Amino acid sequence: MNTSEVELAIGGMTCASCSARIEKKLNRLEGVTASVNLATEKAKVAYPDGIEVGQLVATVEKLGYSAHEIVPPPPDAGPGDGADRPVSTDLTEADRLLQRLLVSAALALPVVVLAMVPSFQFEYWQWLSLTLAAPVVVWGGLPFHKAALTNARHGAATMDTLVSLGTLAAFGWSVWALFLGTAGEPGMRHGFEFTIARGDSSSALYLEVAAGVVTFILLGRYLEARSKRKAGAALRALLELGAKDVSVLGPDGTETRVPVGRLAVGDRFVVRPGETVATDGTVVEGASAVDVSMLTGESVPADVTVGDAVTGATVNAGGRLVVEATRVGADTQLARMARLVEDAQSGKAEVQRLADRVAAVFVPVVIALAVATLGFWLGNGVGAAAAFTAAVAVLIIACPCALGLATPTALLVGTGRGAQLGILIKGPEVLESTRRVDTIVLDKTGTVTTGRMTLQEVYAAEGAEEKELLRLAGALEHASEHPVARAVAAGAAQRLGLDAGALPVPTDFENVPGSGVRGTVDGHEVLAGRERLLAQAGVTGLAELTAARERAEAAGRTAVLVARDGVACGLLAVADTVKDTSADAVRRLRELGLRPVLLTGDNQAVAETVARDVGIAPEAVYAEVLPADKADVVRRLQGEGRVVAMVGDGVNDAAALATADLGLAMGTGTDAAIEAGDLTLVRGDLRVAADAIRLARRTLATIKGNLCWAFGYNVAALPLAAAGLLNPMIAGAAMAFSSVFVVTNSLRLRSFT
Ligand SMILES: Nc1ncnc2c1ncn2[C@@H]1O[C@H](COP(=O)(O)OP(=O)(O)OP(=O)(O)O)[C@@H](O)[C@H]1O
Repeated sequence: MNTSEVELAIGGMTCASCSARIEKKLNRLEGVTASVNLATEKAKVAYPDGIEVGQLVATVEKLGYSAHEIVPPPPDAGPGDGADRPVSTDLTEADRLLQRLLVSAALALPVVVLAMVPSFQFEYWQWLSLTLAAPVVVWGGLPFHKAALTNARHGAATMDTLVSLGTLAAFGWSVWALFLGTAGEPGMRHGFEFTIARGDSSSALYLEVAAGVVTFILLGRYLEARSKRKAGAALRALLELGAKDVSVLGPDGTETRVPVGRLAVGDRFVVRPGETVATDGTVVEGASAVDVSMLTGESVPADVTVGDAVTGATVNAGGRLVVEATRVGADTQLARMARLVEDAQSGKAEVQRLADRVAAVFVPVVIALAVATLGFWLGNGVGAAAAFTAAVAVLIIACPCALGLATPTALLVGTGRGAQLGILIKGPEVLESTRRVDTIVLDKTGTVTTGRMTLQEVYAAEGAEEKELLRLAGALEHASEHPVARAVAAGAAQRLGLDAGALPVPTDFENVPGSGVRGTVDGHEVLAGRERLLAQAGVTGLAELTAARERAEAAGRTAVLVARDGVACGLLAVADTVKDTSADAVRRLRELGLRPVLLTGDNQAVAETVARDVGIAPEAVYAEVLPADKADVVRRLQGEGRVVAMVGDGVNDAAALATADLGLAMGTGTDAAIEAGDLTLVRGDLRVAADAIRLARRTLATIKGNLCWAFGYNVAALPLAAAGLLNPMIAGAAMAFSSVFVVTNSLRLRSFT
């Protein structure tokens, strides 16, 4: 059966029990799996053939919430288009809440003051209080009453039900006491107590409770809406980075300005100084420095020249460039990054699923508890007023909304902050793994070292000619993408005074992973690579190269041995440089309690030199490991009881990245690496690996802190309320504070450095 996926924007959710209810209803449809996120106000739904999106929308609407399909941007649209998506309408929601809040606060303040300070209570004060409190409870609390009513029609109860019930009960009681009891008599006095009032129930007034609770909860909702918007800001900012239009260069050299969405692969476009690069491409003309900080957090501009790749959304800081588009629309790196972040944000941690389930049964339980509280105190003869106060306090205090916000807000802020720093976290499950890892395997080439090798030395065997050696090896390696190969090809061409493209094109080319290359050049059968490769092919004269090879390796270089028609003819030594940030990175990883291990296909001598340079112990070096065996090394470490993280560039280590408990894919992200990795590090700086682990751990700690607070708070406050030790208005304030605390706590992740 085919399944499709759709994202719905959901409106009107107020707490975890709302999202849990929508999720439950959707999942009840045959073959549907849905996940509803309270913080992003989105539902991700997978549905089978035979079910229409309209049906999903109708299901949500029947529950009393709004829903509409989020249509992804068409594939030919530029990355900037994503910004139009209804990420959230919180601004207007926050504005509306603010209006209600300000009016309610202005009216409620005198009501609360009058109730609390008996000396202000003039002869008919209680009637003024009623006049002021009525609009607060009825109009200010309208969103709660409306939601409660919709819920009630479907036989459901949410946090709005609690607030609505609580405030209406307090208000209704007061009206009764004023009109039918003794509270309306002139000269009535009334004090304020933190705990339940014991006394004549027919004169008890709860106007300040009703108005105060509505105001506090509006305040909580308003702060929450505002912070949720802030939390999503990082992703929105990312999506808005893209250029809106672009100067396309026609074949006749004329420039036409078109919207980015019209750009196609192969188009050439001009990027002036200060302009944003429209899409991913290759520089075909000009040289400049490009500011990539918005994507990677790297502050030093990168120099680019003809042949270099540039990424859409980066800013040209120097001269004029002409770029040929290589990727457009949804394929660009920016679009991919945004997708990755969005997916991560809408995921749900295991622990949050539990919280959602608890929230769903919470409300009915609380209502039952409130009724039980009322019954208990009535039965104990403390008077109707006291019994009533305790029951109202129970209703108000028990909101599970902090619970529903605990994970999504932290995830939203954590992943958003990560994106700013060039750290892309795949999903909430990744956070769990970062906590447990104790070993970090570092791939050498491209991770610890720059991976940009250069040809250092050429040694021609007796009877062989250096020029011929360079020509054969250079031509053969030009066909390979391996960093060693590129160094050999570029170095050989340079020494021959040629353009690398002018070297002969080999035939029967074959790449032997982890060993070298073979093929036919100028009619000669040529082999280039490790000694093992040549030996296995039965090459003669290898012994003559041994001294040169040992010398090169002792100097920390990688030796590429070359054979022509079965006879060894020389050796080329290439060298890589250790990134200057690697040693610092290794120290930071150690500080996080991780044991660094170096893994490479290169020879032992080179590996040990690099290890020494960055501070890795020689016994933690695994050298001469074939690409296919890298995953085995990871498995072996896991077999020793270690929880392993692995950092690699995905070039020859994708399997190892996937095998590791935590895979960190480094570099601007080949698709293979992004697929295999749990964390993608956009910047080629190993220190970011340490930051990523720290950020992920911090995010997890924030989630746990939030959940702990939200649970602990309800668990501790409920008995207090039931025991009549909590004034309902204080309960309202505390409840609002609890949500605000959770959101603010999550927002602290924004300052992570
Ligand atoms: N195209 C090639 N030409 C020459 N030698 C090669 C080539 N490809 C691989 N080799 C040899 O095989 C060795 C192992 O290669 P491999 O790709 O497994 O790892 P590596 O380049 O050393 O990087 P890493 O540290 O990521 O393992 C290289 O060090 C080099 O000696």
